[in-house]
Amino acid sequence: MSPALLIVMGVSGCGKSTMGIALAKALGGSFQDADDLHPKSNVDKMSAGHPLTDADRIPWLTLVRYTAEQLSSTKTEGDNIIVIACSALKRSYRSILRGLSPESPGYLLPSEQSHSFSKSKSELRSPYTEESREEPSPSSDNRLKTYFLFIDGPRELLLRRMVARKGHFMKETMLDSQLTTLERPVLSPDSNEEGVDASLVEMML
Ligand SMILES: Nc1ncnc2c1ncn2[C@@H]1O[C@H](COP(=O)(O)OP(=O)(O)OP(=O)(O)O)[C@@H](O)[C@H]1O
Ligand SMILES: O=C(O)[C@H](O)[C@@H](O)[C@H](O)[C@H](O)CO
Repeated sequence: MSPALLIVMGVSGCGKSTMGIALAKALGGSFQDADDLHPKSNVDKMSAGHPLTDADRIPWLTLVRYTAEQLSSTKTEGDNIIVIACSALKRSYRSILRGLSPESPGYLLPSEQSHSFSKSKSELRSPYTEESREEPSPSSDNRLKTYFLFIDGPRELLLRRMVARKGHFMKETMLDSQLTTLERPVLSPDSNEEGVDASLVEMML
């Protein structure tokens, strides 16, 4: 069986790292925190209280996907899951994390980026239209199947957790920008939803 990638996503302080580590342990997979792949410039910017932009995040997200693919290529039999904790706040970011390139039909042009593309925006068939709100699947030739586990919750609870957490570069003053940037994934009718205030064990059920 080829490996799968599970990305635990959500805003800062929602519990991605805690959940990701626990899941990787329970499933016998490997864990990578996407925070550890940020360039120093991104960490410095967030530490100074400035939200990242698309231009800051896109090379980092590309590295996160690349790292997952590298990890998957070194997987052995019976060791089939890679868990990554990554904010993955926008749909376009999740496309990159699924391994879709800007040339792919599934890629949504990020609103703020100034990258140049070989095709004009109108030539790209984005599935993220009013008619089609489901997120795209990676192309069938993409070996690393990618799934997202979204942890959501009320601002007050997230804020309390960020305030209680000591020694982290991300201060609670950044929470509102995270929530503003967040584009919640569109859930399919058979998805399970569990709140951020559920215990870790409940969330893993
Ligand atoms: N299910 C939970 N119940 C209670 N506390 C939790 C739970 N999950 C995480 N926490 C606590 O909330 C805080 C934030 O958790 P964590 O660092 O895992 O979040 P995160 O989403 O990875 O944050 P960041 O992206 O900012 O690094 C930590 O102090 C953690 O111990
Ligand atoms: O996309 C982002 O803005 C970042 O990934 C942030 O979410 C932080 O890295 C993370 O939450 C650490 O606190």
